Amino acid sequence: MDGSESSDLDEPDELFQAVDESGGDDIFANRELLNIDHVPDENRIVGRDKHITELANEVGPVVTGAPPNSVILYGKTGSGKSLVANHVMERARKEANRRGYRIATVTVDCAQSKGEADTIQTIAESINTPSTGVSVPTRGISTNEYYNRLWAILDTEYDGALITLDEVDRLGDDNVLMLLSRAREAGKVDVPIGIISISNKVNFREQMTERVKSSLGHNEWIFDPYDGEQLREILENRKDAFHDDVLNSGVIPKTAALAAQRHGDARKAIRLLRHAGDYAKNNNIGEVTEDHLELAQEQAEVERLKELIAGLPPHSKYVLYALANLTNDAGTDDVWFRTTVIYDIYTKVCEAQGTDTLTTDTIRGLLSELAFLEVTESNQEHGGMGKGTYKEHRLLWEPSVVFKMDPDPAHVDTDQ
Ligand SMILES: Nc1ncnc2c1ncn2[C@@H]1O[C@H](COP(=O)(O)OP(=O)(O)OP(=O)(O)O)[C@@H](O)[C@H]1O
Repeated sequence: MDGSESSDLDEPDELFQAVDESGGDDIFANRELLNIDHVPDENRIVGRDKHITELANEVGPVVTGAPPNSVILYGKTGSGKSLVANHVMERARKEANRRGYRIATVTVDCAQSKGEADTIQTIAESINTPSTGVSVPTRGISTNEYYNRLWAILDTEYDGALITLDEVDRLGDDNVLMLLSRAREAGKVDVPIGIISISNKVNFREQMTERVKSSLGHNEWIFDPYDGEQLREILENRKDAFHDDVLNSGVIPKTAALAAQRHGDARKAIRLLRHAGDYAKNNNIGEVTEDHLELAQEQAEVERLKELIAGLPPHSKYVLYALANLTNDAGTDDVWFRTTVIYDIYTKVCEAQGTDTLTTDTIRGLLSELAFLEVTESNQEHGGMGKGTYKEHRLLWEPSVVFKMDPDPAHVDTDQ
């Protein structure tokens, strides 16, 4: 060892002074446990035993290579639909394996998919193995050819398949559902296929055509939002995310109570707990207490929203203010407003801000951008006989968070 190395050992570098034996983090022992994508162990799925058993009963035959039933799972976001579907699929795959059958399991997020060919490409690619000898390029072949390759992969490699279509209402095309669910009947493939469709639009069924309804089957279940006790248990199971003695005993019950009161969404409850930890960490508080739970939440959300809309024109914010005022005055966050109604309030916001209004068409465009960023959600509605179609929009954020983006919030009167 030369002289310079020994002096390396002697002198601590103040640049890294804050990094202690815990990796520099005095709050979190394993923050990963509070990540949104973290999938809990199978014995930590809270309150969904009945749905797990029911789903297993419907898709169960596939573990012997027999045809499974298709199922639709409805429920608001964060109610455990994807978790239950993935959990049951994975157990079915293992059980089939144990019995000497191979089943393909795959989940497609239809919101991310760019149409029919892309959806089928995603499915085929994710279940493909080198031994099939089939290639699944990302482009350059027809939709029909993607189906042919999917059937070839299934026939050479598998005895059955379970396909979960998450956010199925975003497919925008019945063909995928029709062709997948009828493939065996139509003689395209020998392998039985079960489809688990997931939607957070509880009225989705009414929008489906008769053809799709009958191909999806009639098994449908609603996942209720979680209650305070279930959320408490879900959060308790992730307590290991924190160092011992850092989390005050009232934090989890309060987080669960707030989340149950507002939405019953497990994902949001977990996120709230994480924000509280981040708040304590960033402010060097050394412990997580109930007091800064709300503060942490709001601060984190305001920052996130600001970041999200940072790239948009300034009037996007005024449109957002209009929607926040409307939502706030409606007293519930599950309420939709037509473009024209939003435009009226937007003009009032502009007046309050001392700025000229943009045209309705421009505002329509801004609303689409906001929906793309998932700040709002848009729906095409049918006005009924002779009334044509129109768009409705909903705010996906708390109005209070929207207002806090500026020190001087734009409250306007929404009476028209
Ligand atoms: N019962 C539960 N037990 C433990 N953790 C849960 C439970 N339900 C949900 N979670 C957690 O919340 C996350 C979100 O749940 P999930 O993705 O299943 O919701 P979802 O109903 O499919 O909603 P979305 O439509 O938004 O995808 C899960 O990844 C998991 O971390």
